[in-house]
Formats: sequence, C-alpha cells, structure tokens
Amino acid sequence: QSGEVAANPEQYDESYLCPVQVGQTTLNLDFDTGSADLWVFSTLTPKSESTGHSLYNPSTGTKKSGYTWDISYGDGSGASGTVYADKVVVGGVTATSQAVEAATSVSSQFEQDTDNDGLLGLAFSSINTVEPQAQKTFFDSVKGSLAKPLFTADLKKGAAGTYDFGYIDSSKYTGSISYVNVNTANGFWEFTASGYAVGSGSVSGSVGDAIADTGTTLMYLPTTVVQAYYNKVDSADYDSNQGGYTYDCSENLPNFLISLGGKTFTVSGTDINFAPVDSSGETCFGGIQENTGIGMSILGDIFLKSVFVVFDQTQSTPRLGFAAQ
Ligand SMILES: O=C(Cc1ccccc1)Nn1cnc2ccccc21
Repeated sequence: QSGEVAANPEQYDESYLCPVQVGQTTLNLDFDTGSADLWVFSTLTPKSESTGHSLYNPSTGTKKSGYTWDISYGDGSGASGTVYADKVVVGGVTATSQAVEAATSVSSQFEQDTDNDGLLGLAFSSINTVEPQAQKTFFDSVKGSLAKPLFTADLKKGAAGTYDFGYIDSSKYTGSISYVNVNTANGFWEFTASGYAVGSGSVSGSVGDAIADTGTTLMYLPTTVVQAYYNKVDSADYDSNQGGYTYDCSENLPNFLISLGGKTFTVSGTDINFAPVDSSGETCFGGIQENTGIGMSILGDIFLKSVFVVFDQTQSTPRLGFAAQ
C-alpha cells in the first residue's frame, strides 16, 4: 500500500497536524520523527484536561491489559496512560492492529493546544515508552506492506505540506536527493551534518551530530554556529528571560547554509524569523537557537520546511535523503 496525508501548520508553524483515523474517530496528530509513541487524547483523559480536543474512544479497541506508557519531551511536556490495539489509517495506509496509547494524563502544554489531539511517533521503535513491552510505531507496523519501506516529509512555511508513505513523489522536490547514513543507536533519525555558512558563500566548519525532528519547532545548533549566525544580526542578543536569541522584528535575517551528504541547502532568513515574543510585535525570537544541554543538534521544522526529506529504510542501514523543495 501507499498514501499521502496533509500536514497542516499551526500558528507560526509551531507544529504540523495531520488527520488520522484512530478506531472510529478522526484525530489531528503531530507527526513526530523525534519520538516513537502514538498517543492520543481519549475518553479516559480527565475532562479538565481534554476540553476542546477530539477524543479516541477505546471501546472500539482491544485493551492490552497491564500495559502502560509515560513519555517526557525535551521541552518539559509529557503525557501518560494505558494501551489499546486498534485500527489506524493515515492517508489510506492502514495498520489493522496498531498500539494506540490512550492518555489518562497530559501536561499543560498539550492541554492548552486544542488543535493537537496527540502525537504519531516516527522515530525508531526502540525508544517507544510502553511497558512491559515496547510497541511498534505506525511506520514499523505498515513498513512491510508499503510499496517501498520509506516515508517522506514535505513541510511548508505557513501552508499545508504532506507526508507520503511508501513512495517518493518526484514532483515535490527539485534537483537530486543527497543521502546520509543514519545512526539508530539513540532511536532517532540521527546523522552527521557537515559545513555551514551564514548569509552566502562557501560552507566551512562542521555542525556535527544532528537529528531530523519534525516534532521540534526550531533549529538547535552548536553555540559556535549560533554565535556566528547572530553576529550578522545587528539588533540580536541572547535574552535569558526569553531563553534564547531575540532581535528587532524589523531586521532582515541572513540565510543559513548547511551541507548534508555533499549538497548545500539554504534556509532562508525569512524562514528563520520565527515569531514575535509578545503582542507588541517589536521583538522577535529566532528560529536558530543553541543546542546547549540537548547533547546533539536538532534540525526541526524551521529547517525541514526548506527541504524535501526521505526517511528511508530500504537498506540494512537506514538513510536520510535531502532535496531542495
Ligand atoms: O523534545 C524535543 C527536543 C527539544 C526541544 C527543546 C529543548 C530540548 C529538546 N522535541 N520534541 C520532539 N517531539 C516533541 C513533542 C512535544 C514536545 C517537544 C518535542
């Protein structure tokens, strides 16, 4: 089988939500290549936490007795609950007995984002949090039945993009796809990014160890790289209150160039301008921030909306393919 599903941006492209049939209900889920749990708001979630969300009703599923899950994300958000097996359909691609993790508790960040009805993890199943036995991601459940064991991400700035499962749509990118090998030891789509440049010119240095993470909004890079970037933004400075680099919203940001698999990709300065820090719209928060404390770089949505990405398991070593959009 193969299929295509829309990826609809929230305000400021903070995350992208895709319609997914879970049991007999369609929910809007955040497809997340940075985690491996498929969890949903449910009729088991306290009403005080689930108002405004679409809810999965586990009555259509088969309860996996004694199974629980509990996930925490790098930004401090999290959720936990119980586990059911049920039908999950994404763009026509069907997993007949997918582990669906029903939330019995969610953190305030999820409670408040009423567009988001849960997450669909697309990292490696080795980091799924279900106890006593890790469960397969949706992609792992359907991989063997896909025309090709791969999926692609085509996210866009302020517009609907797509995730495709089982095929590469050559109308969605330009030029050739350049591939890098993935190290799955940490359960992420992790690879080595090469040189970078600020503004224009030839790339140099090395960004290093990085993950392709659709579930992270921004780009988190080494301090040396981030300082080199904001040195080119006159009004920029590190604002500890905001927890990152800010600048005057009126200032034009330089492009950021990064070399992956031997090909240089350009993230436009307009894409790096993330959002105002408050309703005055005077000061803006940058889409490139420091990876301090994370342990690797994260190429999140700010980067991913500039490229077409292939998450490829056609070979014994998984690969990431990058092409210009
Ligand atoms: O957790 C992270 C990475 C991160 C972000 C900020 C600081 C440190 C680490 N992303 N992420 C991946 N999936 C997510 C789901 C919800 C929230 C964040 C999510």
